[in-house]
Amino acid sequence: MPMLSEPSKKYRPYTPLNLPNRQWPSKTFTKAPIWLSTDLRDGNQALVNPMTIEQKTTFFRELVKSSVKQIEVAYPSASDTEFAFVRGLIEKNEIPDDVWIQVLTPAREDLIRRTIDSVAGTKQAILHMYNATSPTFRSVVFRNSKEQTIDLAVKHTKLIRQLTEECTTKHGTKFIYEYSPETFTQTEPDFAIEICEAVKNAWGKAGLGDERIIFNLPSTVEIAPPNHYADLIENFCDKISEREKVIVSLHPHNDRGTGIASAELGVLGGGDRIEGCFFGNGERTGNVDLVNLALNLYTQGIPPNLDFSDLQNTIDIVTACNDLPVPARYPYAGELVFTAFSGSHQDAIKKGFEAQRLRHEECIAKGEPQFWDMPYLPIDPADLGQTYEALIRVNSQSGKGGIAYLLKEHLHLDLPRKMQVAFYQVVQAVSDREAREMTVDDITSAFRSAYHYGSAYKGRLSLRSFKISPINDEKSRATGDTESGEDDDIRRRFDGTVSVDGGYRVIRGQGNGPLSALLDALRTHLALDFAIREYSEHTINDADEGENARAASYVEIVPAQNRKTTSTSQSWWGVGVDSDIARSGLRAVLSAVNSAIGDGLELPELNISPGFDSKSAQEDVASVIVSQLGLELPRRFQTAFFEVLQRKALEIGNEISVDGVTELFKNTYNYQNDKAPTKVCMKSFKLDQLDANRRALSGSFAFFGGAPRSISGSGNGPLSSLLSALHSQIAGTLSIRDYWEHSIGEGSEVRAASYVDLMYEVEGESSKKVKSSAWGVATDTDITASGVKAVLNAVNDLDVVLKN
Ligand SMILES: CC(=O)SCCNC(=O)CCNC(=O)[C@H](O)C(C)(C)COP(=O)(O)OP(=O)(O)OC[C@H]1O[C@@H](n2cnc3c(N)ncnc32)[C@H](O)[C@@H]1OP(=O)(O)O
Ligand SMILES: CC(C)C(=O)C(=O)O
Repeated sequence: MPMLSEPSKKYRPYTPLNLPNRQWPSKTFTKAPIWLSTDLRDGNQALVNPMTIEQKTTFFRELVKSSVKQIEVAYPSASDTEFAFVRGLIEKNEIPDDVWIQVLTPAREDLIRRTIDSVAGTKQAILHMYNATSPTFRSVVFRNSKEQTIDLAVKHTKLIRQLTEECTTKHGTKFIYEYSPETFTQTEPDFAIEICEAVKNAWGKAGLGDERIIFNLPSTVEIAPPNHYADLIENFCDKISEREKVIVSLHPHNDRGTGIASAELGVLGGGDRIEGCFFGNGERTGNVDLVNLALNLYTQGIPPNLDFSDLQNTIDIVTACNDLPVPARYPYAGELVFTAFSGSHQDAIKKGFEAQRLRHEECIAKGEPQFWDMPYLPIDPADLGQTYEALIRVNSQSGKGGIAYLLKEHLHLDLPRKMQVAFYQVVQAVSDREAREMTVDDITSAFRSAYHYGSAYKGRLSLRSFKISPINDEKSRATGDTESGEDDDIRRRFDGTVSVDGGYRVIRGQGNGPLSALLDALRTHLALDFAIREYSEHTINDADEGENARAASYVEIVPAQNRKTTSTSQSWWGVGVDSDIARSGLRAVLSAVNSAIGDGLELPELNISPGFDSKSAQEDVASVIVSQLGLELPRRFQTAFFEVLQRKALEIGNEISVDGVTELFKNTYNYQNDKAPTKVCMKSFKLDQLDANRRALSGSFAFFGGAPRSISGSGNGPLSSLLSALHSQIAGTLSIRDYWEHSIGEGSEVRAASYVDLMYEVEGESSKKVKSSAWGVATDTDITASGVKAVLNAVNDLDVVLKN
């Protein structure tokens, strides 16, 4: 049957109350009402499978934990289970002293007796009796006149008075009486008041405080807008006699979806108390939701006197007991209510958090309250025990702001605005293509792979080691003391080893700062010509990394010829993070360059013509050594070997092959050449710690092929101790001019490589001091051993003289 074109022929409107003086519209909320949970009665009676005693007990405990002080626990005369549940609560001392349990009974003697028996012995109970009072119920259900309806209520109220008094005498139980004119909102307002007056008279002992009688005025079926309920409540409150001896209770249902509004306007109309259920369970569309009402008050700054500090736990318990889901969009409690998918919402939330953090810092400084004022979020999820995890979720409706928020939360990276836009395109392409939500993992993985961020996402180029030095001042190592700003007057040199498509290359360049020096090196050695258009950085103080602050750098590069063009020309972004600001900037440049070159672009091979003094020759020779032997020679060692190589090229009058370069290096420095004749040969050594600053080295060493001798020496480190030991046998002075070390290989294969520039000073003929120096290099699984071996290799290259 279709919907009627003239519904007025089937449905009648509610009859408005003529209340020209109504006050409730100008009233405001000032305090929480008395709450009664009827989950275990009105909620339970509406379930497909009413709760078991265990479930009701669990639910009862959760209500107590949430600070509900009045709990309608059962309709005890309905079944043995209901009766047993009430007895169980009492006998197992489940009811805290400040909690009133409430039980419901119809106006029938046998059922009233059973109801009172159920609560006998408890400390305090609210005895709740009801009979329907509206015209339809009078005529259809009870076939009673108005007088008979009043008689029914009065007669059974008197019986309740008598039986509860007997119970008090016998068991000490204290009672409050509650009467409900069921179907109140469909009852003639004057008749509802008339029957309540009659009940109050029959009860005959309404007083103040705990002596007050409760008149519970239900919208058993919600049939009118909430303003009508407010009118009915205000009218009742105005007209009922001895108002001070009456608690006016509201019991809204939700048939029109306005149960919350009815309860709130009913309170403005004069209601003192609200009966409802957690998350709105109850007959048909449910009872009014107490959680929702309480949190509405909370967001007005009014203590609700209910505690939902762990709302998810409450949801879990309630849903496990009544087997009803809490819908995803449910106020405060739904899974999605603190989640923004759409771009403009996410953007506003991100900005809101940033602004609020600053505002709160100011308030703390001034000792003022830190008010919550966040776009789209009426309450702080943290107050309900929720994290901010779910606040922003990303799909094809999302924008850059939300994605940036997630990266900040999860990777601690605060991307510059233009990079947010760039990364947004990456995410948007995936979410459009896959037509699904992008999880945090999806987004962080997309970010890592787009910007080669993290060891598992290395690009074609990555930084191995580097040195930044001011030009003309070779000794100044910039690692850790160099600014990445490019506005420095001093020109800088970048000397470094980068991994290029898996092999190592030594590159060198210069510029106004570390980043432009690196770009120059890339241009010179790899024909990659880029310029920086935007650079920014911030520190990361994240708990993951303990106390160590790290720097995050962001770089936008453009093809060098586009350096001056507008932001619309093609550009690539990169990111780098490191505890060293210079290294984080350099990583960011390489990250951007990796994006720019992609997988396709072929990079120039290492092209060696060591015999010629081309601009790049020295770096190319160093590249051969690093790619063939894994040795990242320090800059001055590169120069020393380059000279050796040039001499050799002149000597043979030809270019030298890659293998030839490697062999020459090994022979020159006795590297990996155990059979080479040695002047000083180490058989064994051991290192001891003398005190906090001093070490002692002792060992067995052979000099010029002689028998091994035990020697020892001390110093502030292993190498100075070694030199001190050698000085016991060698005339003159050995001193270390330069030392450098790095690791080779990864995981269990890792070794240390050490480089030493050793100076030797000895008295020559006619007492003239003769100075010489040599480089030594060695590797070992033990870093100290590699240093010791490097020193001995250098010694073997020097014309050392033994003491007499
Ligand atoms: C709006 C509300 O939520 S009210 C609470 C409703 N909750 C429940 O009903 C749950 C528990 N109820 C029950 O277990 C049963 O209904 C019982 C045990 C109370 C009574 O069971 P039964 O005796 O089989 O009666 P039944 O369930 O058919 O109820 C209808 C009878 O109760 C009468 N009745 C209904 N409400 C009331 C009342 N408040 N006071 C007195 N009698 C009432 C009806 O007029 C009808 O009487 P009739 O049989 O003489 O025509
Ligand atoms: C018993 C009464 C209060 C009731 O549950 C209702 O009218 O909904």
